[in-house]
Amino acid sequence: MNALAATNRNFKLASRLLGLDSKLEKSLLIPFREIKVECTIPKDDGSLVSYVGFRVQHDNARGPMKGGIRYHPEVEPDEVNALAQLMTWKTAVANIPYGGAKGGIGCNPAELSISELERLTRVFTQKIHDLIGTHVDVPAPDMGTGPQTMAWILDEYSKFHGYSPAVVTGKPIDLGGSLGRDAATGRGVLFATEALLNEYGKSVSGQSFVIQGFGNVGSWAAQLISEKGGKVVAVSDVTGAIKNSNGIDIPSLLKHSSEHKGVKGFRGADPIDPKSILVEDCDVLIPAALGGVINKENANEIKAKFIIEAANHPTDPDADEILKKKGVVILPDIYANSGGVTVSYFEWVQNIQGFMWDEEKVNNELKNYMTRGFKDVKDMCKTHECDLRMGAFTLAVNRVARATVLRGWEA
Ligand SMILES: NC(=O)C1=CN([C@@H]2O[C@H](COP(=O)(O)OP(=O)(O)OC[C@H]3O[C@@H](n4cnc5c(N)ncnc54)[C@H](OP(=O)(O)O)[C@@H]3O)[C@@H](O)[C@H]2O)C=CC1
Ligand SMILES: O=C(O)CCC(=O)C(=O)O
Repeated sequence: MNALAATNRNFKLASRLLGLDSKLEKSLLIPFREIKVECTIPKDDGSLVSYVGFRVQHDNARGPMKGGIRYHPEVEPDEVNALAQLMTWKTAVANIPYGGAKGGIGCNPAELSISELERLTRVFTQKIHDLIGTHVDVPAPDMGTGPQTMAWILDEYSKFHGYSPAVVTGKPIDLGGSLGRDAATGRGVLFATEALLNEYGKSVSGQSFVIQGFGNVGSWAAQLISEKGGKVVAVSDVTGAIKNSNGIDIPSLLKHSSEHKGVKGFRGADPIDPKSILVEDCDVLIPAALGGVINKENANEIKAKFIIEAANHPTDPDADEILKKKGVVILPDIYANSGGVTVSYFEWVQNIQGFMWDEEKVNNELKNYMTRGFKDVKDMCKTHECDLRMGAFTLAVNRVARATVLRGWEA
């Protein structure tokens, strides 16, 4: 099932549990605006190359639309649509005053030079600048983008609209970025994992972890989990997969990965087949890379007792059913990885106030939001006698539906 069909399915299941009116259901499903732009840039060798860029703005009932921009070869309209919709539900689960959006460019950033990436980002911004804004739609980093990308968007946008730091989050600190945003998604994953394990009388310390993806989210999650005594036994990225059943030394792996641009070749672990990473022995599996990786092909082989969805939509609905029958507990993406957008919200608030918080305040507030979010999801699970994914979806859809009705329907 593709990402959009899977996301629509989860939304509809939640809508039925809530007994939503069919007109309201339809209006919540249809995106507010879908933007597709051609971005043509000169390459460093003088030749011209063209990439397709997307921004899908799904819903703004609860506030400005919010979500990352992804640079990846597999970016395509249905997936961007699904990711935008997931952002609407994620900001509602986190209870921050935003709607949802997502963007992306179908390109391989690893094959572009820094100056080509800068030109591409500036052309993309030129094409969408009149459709984003501090109180309209606020982009942020996702796969293949980071603080530097946000700095270029901020600079290009500001040429049209005057200096506007709050038009993007996940910026470099020197341009108004928030302390703690870089680590926020991984830190949120840690808080979410602690909240879930606590329900089962367990703690991070003493559990074994497998992590797919060692970029922003995966590497911070690995670092923070290992600092708390969790044993990270296997990790993968595009370069390969590695395993050490006694626990990988994460600070050494971080050093290796930054020096060699990947985990491959790390001496403190053995290489394994990257295809087996998700089915390695562990207590907790953390997918932190692409969507749809847990599916009916591998769900039966998964050994983990808990899955923490750090990536967006890593589990497709067929796998959800199989894993439920096996008794595997899944903490869904729209709660588990909401730490990133929550600290993006703190960054936006700091920019609007013109006042910078210290990192301790950011991390403490993030913990408050993640703890409250978990309780809110659990309460919905009790009310609707459902699993954590449906608990999170019913929580989110109910909040967005209430805002939509309160704002009124008249055209
Ligand atoms: N950044 C954020 O704040 C948030 C991100 N997310 C989600 O988390 C996930 C990861 O995002 P982020 O960490 O920001 O992205 P990054 O680009 O920083 O890292 C992505 C990681 O995934 C790896 N990867 C890509 N394809 C594969 C593959 N086929 N097998 C194994 N590893 C692979 C990359 O390897 P390599 O480095 O070798 O290319 C890299 O380690 C995405 O689903 C994203 O949507 C969710 C919430 C917030
Ligand atoms: O920080 C943000 O605004 C959005 C991050 C994001 O894209 C996500 O949570 O998937």
